[in-house]
Amino acid sequence: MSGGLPGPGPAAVLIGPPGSGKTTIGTLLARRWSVGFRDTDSDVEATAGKSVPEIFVDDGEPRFRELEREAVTSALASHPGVLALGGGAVMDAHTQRALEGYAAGGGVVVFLDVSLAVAAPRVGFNQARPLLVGNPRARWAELMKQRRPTYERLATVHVVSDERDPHEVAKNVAQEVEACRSA
Ligand SMILES: Nc1ncnc2c1ncn2[C@@H]1O[C@H](COP(=O)(O)OP(=O)(O)O)[C@@H](O)[C@H]1O
Ligand SMILES: O=C(O)C1=C[C@@H](OP(=O)(O)O)[C@@H](O)[C@H](O)C1
Ligand SMILES: [Mg+2]
Repeated sequence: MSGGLPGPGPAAVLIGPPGSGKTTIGTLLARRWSVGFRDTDSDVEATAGKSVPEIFVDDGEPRFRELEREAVTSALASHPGVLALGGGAVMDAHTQRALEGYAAGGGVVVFLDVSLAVAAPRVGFNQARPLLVGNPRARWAELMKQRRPTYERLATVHVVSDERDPHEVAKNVAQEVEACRSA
């Protein structure tokens, strides 16, 4: 792979709102670099033995955030490939410090940005994202308003995924990350 880190940390970490394509683009990026892919939502589901919506219903959002914080901490310390976070993970203070440390050590945090008009049909009305249930468009807009400053502050690079083929977005992210590495 070009652009890899010498240490044990991830080759790149993807942050951004639901529907920006963190899981999709992260998978393509990992394939492109021939490295592993991890997604904190999958790690949380594996630990809990149930889906994200089930955790929200059975155990509540605070428990989900606790499991998510542990998943982020563990992956930042040991996963050498591409790491996608859940959209709300960056709002945790411990996760913010961990991402700042990762970036200070040469890691690249990618903010995958997307507009409401493009994200809304992507996340749709499916039940997979419990925070968007009810009025997905309004909830998404509200969450993005709260979170955008944090996404921007933590990001090393910013890539817009609107109206673009996922392979094109993955190629663009790869180029941006590789440029950071060689800078
Ligand atoms: N660049 C893209 N163009 C079209 N559809 C996309 C793109 N990126 C993601 N999608 C689709 O949008 C949905 C949400 O993508 P996902 O990767 O789960 O986003 P996130 O992990 O950021 O919530 C999926 O159905 C995915 O196939
Ligand atoms: O925005 C959020 O708070 C969430 C985003 C989801 O991940 P994606 O951003 O991958 O959809 C998932 O972690 C959970 O439903 C909560
Ligand atoms: Mg995802």
